[in-house]
Amino acid sequence: MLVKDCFVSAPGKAILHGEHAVVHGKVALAVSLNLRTYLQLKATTTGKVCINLPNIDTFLCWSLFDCCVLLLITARREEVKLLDSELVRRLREFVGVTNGNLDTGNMATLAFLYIYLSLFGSGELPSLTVSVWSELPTGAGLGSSAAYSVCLAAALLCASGAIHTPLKELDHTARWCQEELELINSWAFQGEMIIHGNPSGVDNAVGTWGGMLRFLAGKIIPLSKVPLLRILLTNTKVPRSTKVLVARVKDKINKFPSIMTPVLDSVDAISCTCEKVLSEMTCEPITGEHYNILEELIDINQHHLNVMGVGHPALDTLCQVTLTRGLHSKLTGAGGGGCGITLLRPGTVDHTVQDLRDCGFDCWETSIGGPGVQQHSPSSIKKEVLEILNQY
Ligand SMILES: Nc1ncnc2c1ncn2[C@@H]1O[C@H](COP(=O)(O)OP(=O)(O)O)[C@@H](O)[C@H]1O
Ligand SMILES: C[C@@](O)(CCOP(=O)(O)O)CC(=O)O
Ligand SMILES: [Mg+2]
Repeated sequence: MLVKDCFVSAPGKAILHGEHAVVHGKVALAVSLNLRTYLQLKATTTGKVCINLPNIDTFLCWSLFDCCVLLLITARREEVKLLDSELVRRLREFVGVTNGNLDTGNMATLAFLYIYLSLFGSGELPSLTVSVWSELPTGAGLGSSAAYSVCLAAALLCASGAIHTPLKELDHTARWCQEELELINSWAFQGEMIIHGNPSGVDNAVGTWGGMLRFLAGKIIPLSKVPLLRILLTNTKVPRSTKVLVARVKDKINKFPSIMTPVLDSVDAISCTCEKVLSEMTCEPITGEHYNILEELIDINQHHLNVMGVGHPALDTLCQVTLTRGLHSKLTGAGGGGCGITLLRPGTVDHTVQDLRDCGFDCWETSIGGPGVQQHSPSSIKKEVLEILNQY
């Protein structure tokens, strides 16, 4: 079976408010970033399926014959709400994961093989190579796992013929229709389930649709009218795993339900208040008071996240350093290290970036609200990204 080559990309995200609480049915507000993950799928005639994941130093190949053994127990799956636990068990064995502690490479490999085998399960397995390169830091709270899963889902669904390849001759980029985006999103969610254990689905939704979203219990509402916010992203470079942190918060909620439930409710109220303020900022003149409220919400939420047990001394440093310049910060994503966001007021001359770099952090101002998953013509991909992907 010969499949069509394709290039796809998906954006990372920043959660403004609602990380962790969103896993427990509360509102989250999230935006796409201008940092993307790119995937190239190439048809081959080697009789092998290969992945090249240079960001995490993982380069693997399997013969289609070996993969077919796994297929004996795998039926093609149309139902994508739940993971096929038997397939996951077999894949763990196949990949050689002996304990529950999945490392970076294993998680990415399992997510790939799971989607590949599920989508091609009932027919002939195609010989192909998938190479992925991301501008996002991996495992730092900016949704790299979701961008990776969205790219896998889009490219493999195209290759399987389950969705069409939207790019026409002379197009640079193209997107899918709503129904196809929903299918991409649901398969990306499967990838996230493998990587996160218990994802809310907000990250893969932003990776799929882009823009700013309100997310509540699987319901995705795009926020079309949002003010132009300036956001500083800081990576403390402290490594952490979303899976471990999500499990930690769950344990805490189970241990102290009456203490933690009000905290989650308060985060929900913060997201709703933030949404209201953002909407007001689009229909009335923006005042200092709008920014005062947004900043207070950031501070309160950061305290809540510390209460949930997902803070880190490096994140405390970020908050203190920015506050000395009058700016307010909170962690974003799963916390425990990784990245934080700082709200910049318009026209702020920023010495904060140097202060943060002096702490050893990476720091950059980002533009938010970029497009969701896209198919690309090779000429529309940045030269430096193309050079990396073309090595494989
Ligand atoms: N570019 C990539 N290439 C391969 N795997 C990736 C890539 N980006 C993310 N991943 C997978 O996602 C995992 C990180 O996910 P996670 O802990 O949720 O952090 P993040 O906040 O970046 O989403 C990595 O360990 C890896 O398995
Ligand atoms: C903590 C959480 O709310 C966001 C995790 O984001 P990230 O993987 O740290 O980028 C988990 C989730 O929503 O699935
Ligand atoms: Mg993630």
